This record gives sequence, structure tokens and C-alpha cells, in this order.
Amino acid sequence: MREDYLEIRDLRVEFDGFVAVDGVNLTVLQGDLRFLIGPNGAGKTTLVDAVTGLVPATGSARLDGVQLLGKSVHRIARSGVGRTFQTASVFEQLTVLQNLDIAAGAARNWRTLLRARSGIPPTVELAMETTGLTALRDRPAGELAHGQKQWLEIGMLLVQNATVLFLDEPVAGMSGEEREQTGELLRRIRRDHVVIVVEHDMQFLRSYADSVTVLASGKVLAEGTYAQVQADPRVQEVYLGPGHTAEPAPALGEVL
Ligand SMILES: Nc1ncnc2c1ncn2[C@@H]1O[C@H](COP(=O)(O)OP(=O)(O)OP(=O)(O)O)[C@@H](O)[C@H]1O
Repeated sequence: MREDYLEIRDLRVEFDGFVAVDGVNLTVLQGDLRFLIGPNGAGKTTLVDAVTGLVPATGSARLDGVQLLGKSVHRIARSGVGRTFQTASVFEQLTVLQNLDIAAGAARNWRTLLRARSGIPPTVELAMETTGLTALRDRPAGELAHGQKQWLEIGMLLVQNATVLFLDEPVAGMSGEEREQTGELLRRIRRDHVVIVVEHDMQFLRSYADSVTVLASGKVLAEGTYAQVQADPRVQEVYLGPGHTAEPAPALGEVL
């Protein structure tokens, strides 16, 4: 079976002379749960903005060989690149099922949305199962717990047939149990998606990352497994500052 992949080459984003993303190369394959980390201002959000078409960039970003840069936000989304934001953007008044229907394009207008339904599209059914929201399908999204709203948003990307999912701090503000459930959800979706998680939560990263890319000052500083990047003195330096590089590794373990 063909594996999907995202291949970013020499990506560069400049804001009025300030280079926020500076020649980034990044390849992520389906099945590899990749975490993108880095100190504040490293360029993580700008990289995602560039690949999703929100800011202009040079270089290339290809999904399965197809160039994304230069396309509109909508065309990039239609090409299979989805993202979530820290604040879930679901329709609070509508039920879980209605939100998924809209995302799937199954409800083209309000009348079809409110009409008695003749069945649930298989993609919507599957997304509810994957995200664990089946039992909550008739619950208004506004009544969902914080974690459940994040899962609904991921479900909305799944029904849109997103191939690449950029997730922005998916466990921020979640309870311990919700974090574990989110980690398991990410493991489920990585099997058939390219999943890139921007995250500051190092404990979550340690538990669930297959691989980690560390950005600093717009460049890739290190890449590898959690253990590899944690042991990298350059990574220790950006997280702890100069002078801390001689600290024993366990000190970094508290940060990373
Ligand atoms: N629209 C913009 N105009 C000018 N500078 C910008 C713009 N957007 C981002 N920047 C700058 O680009 C740099 C990278 O910002 P970015 O938000 O991508 O970092 P980040 O790694 O996502 O940080 P954080 O973890 O704090 O979200 C920062 O110095 C930021 O101030």
C-alpha cells in the first residue's frame, strides 16, 4: 500500500526583513507520530501557516509529491492538509453529528442539516468511532468537555479526508485522563495519516512521540527520537541557555 508523506524543502518565510523560517527541511511519513518543538518564537506556527497557505513562503512543501506552496488556503485544505488550533473551532449550538456532517460536506445547507436524517455517512460513523464520540453524537458541541471538543475537531479533519494533520498543542488544558486518551487517539490516526503535533508539553511528548524535530530561530536544530534530541547538547543549550550545557542529563530531563 502507498504511504503518504509530507516533504518540506528549504522553506523560508520572511516578515519585513525578519526571517521567521530559515531554510527548513522536514520529511514526515505516514505512521510516524512527529512532534515539532522549540522555544517561543522558534517558527513552529509560522511553518504550519506557510504549509497551510496562510503566509507566503519560498522553497517547497509537497504532499505525496504535489506542490502545496502557492495554492490558496482552500485548495491546500482540499489537497488534504488539515490543522487544528489551540481553541477548538466547532459550532457550539450544533450536535457532534451535525458538526461532522458539515465538515464532511454532507449537510450543504441548514435545511438538510435539520431535516430528519436518512442515515449517517460511513466516514462520519468512522470518525465518531475513531475519536470515541459515538455515544455523544446528539450532544451539542457546546456541552462537551474541553478534551472532547478537541477530539471533535480532529474528527472534523478526518471526515474531510485530511491526509496531513497539523495539531496545535492538542493537550493544552486537558486532564490527565484526557491526555492519555488523546495520546491513544493520535496513535490510532497516525496509522493512516501524516501527523505533526506542535507541543510544549514535554511529558506528553516523551510518552507519545515517535520522532521529534526541534526548531530554533527558524532552523531545524535537531531531529530524532525523544532520547536522541534530549541528549543533544545544542538542544540542551536552547532550552537551558549557555552555561547549562555542562549540567548532567537528568537536569534536562526535567525540562524535556
Ligand atoms: N505576522 C508576523 N509579522 C512579523 N513577525 C512575525 C509574524 N508572525 C510571527 N512572527 C515572528 O516570527 C517568529 C516566529 O514566530 P512563531 O509564532 O512561528 O513561533 P513559535 O515557534 O510558534 O512560537 P510559540 O511557541 O511561542 O507559539 C517570532 O519572532 C514572531 O514574532
